[in-house]
Amino acid sequence: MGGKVFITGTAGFIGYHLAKHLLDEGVEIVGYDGMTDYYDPQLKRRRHQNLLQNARFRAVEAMLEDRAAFDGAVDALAPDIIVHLAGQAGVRYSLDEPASYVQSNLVGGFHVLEAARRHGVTHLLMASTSSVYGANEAMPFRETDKADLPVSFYAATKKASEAMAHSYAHLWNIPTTMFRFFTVYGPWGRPDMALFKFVDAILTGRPIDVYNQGNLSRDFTYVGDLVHAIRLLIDAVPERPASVADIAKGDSLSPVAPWRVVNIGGGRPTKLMDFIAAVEAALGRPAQRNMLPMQPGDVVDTWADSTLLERLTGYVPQTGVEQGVAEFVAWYRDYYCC
Ligand SMILES: O=C(O)[C@H]1O[C@H](OP(=O)(O)OP(=O)(O)OC[C@H]2O[C@@H](n3ccc(=O)[nH]c3=O)[C@H](O)[C@@H]2O)[C@H](O)[C@@H](O)[C@H]1O
Repeated sequence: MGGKVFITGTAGFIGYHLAKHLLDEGVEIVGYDGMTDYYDPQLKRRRHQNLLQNARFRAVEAMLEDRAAFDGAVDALAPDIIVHLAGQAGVRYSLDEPASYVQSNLVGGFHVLEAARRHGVTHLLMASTSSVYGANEAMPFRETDKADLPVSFYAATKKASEAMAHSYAHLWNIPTTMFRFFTVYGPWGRPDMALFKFVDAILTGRPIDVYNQGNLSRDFTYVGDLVHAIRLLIDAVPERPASVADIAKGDSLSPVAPWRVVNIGGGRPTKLMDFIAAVEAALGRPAQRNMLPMQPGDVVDTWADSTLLERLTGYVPQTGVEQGVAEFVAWYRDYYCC
């Protein structure tokens, strides 16, 4: 892969794995990350330290909403490609700290769009989320479905980012791909997410919290599969169609912009109780369950239609939860020595 790549969120879970993958391919990367204390910053520092072992990686640690710092970092590289993965994540935290989502996802996202415009990048790729499907009930979720009913503020800011990016793609002809990620998990995963919380609780003899009495399902996506899909999508640059008739059925490509949104899911939904069983199997220990009601902001089920991803890249994610959870547990035991 040629060109200079600027990635935001390289000290975060997904950005770290993507940067590692591209560095192994020989790509030069500038990684930008705010190192916020939303979860243990030590884990973020360790991710950056690992990336810095590679001489082709350079790190800039500053907030997205710090316009001067952000512009300085991007302009110093003058990137060909921007992959924007930084932001305030987490569904349930957005009920407590909505302002953080405005700053990172809306103000920060705007700064990314401005940078993409200024540098006339050949491809802008940005993270969105399965949460934008909100209260939709038709399964699996298709990119061409209407997704106008967010049930968390987190999802609302991500949907807004998709719309903001569309306007920039239309006005300034910026080829843009928005990823809708589905509950990504794996080694170096986020401490605020279910898998990390479950493993931590079981190993320290605490009960796990099980929301909605366990009646939930997710299209859990293994991070290795996700990174593989992102890598292939970097080469699938959207082109503004000459007419609506040029848009293939099921393609989310805009009729008026080089912009599309692509689901990246694991391939099949897994019931939360089956996911917990996979955690117990990988640890060789039973969990004590603290059964709780549905949490505000949560969606009940997610399931990605992966047809568009497969059409664009030829790739279908493969890793099942038994294998993926075992990979996480192996990393966790090694990292935390337990
Ligand atoms: O794809 C997304 O759109 C989102 O994925 C992720 O959200 P979620 O799907 O909620 O992931 P995650 O916390 O792993 O909970 C998994 C399941 O366990 C349940 N859950 C969770 C925690 C807990 O203590 N107990 C519990 O039952 C919980 O109710 C859920 O059913 C990202 O955080 C988010 O940034 C966003 O990208």
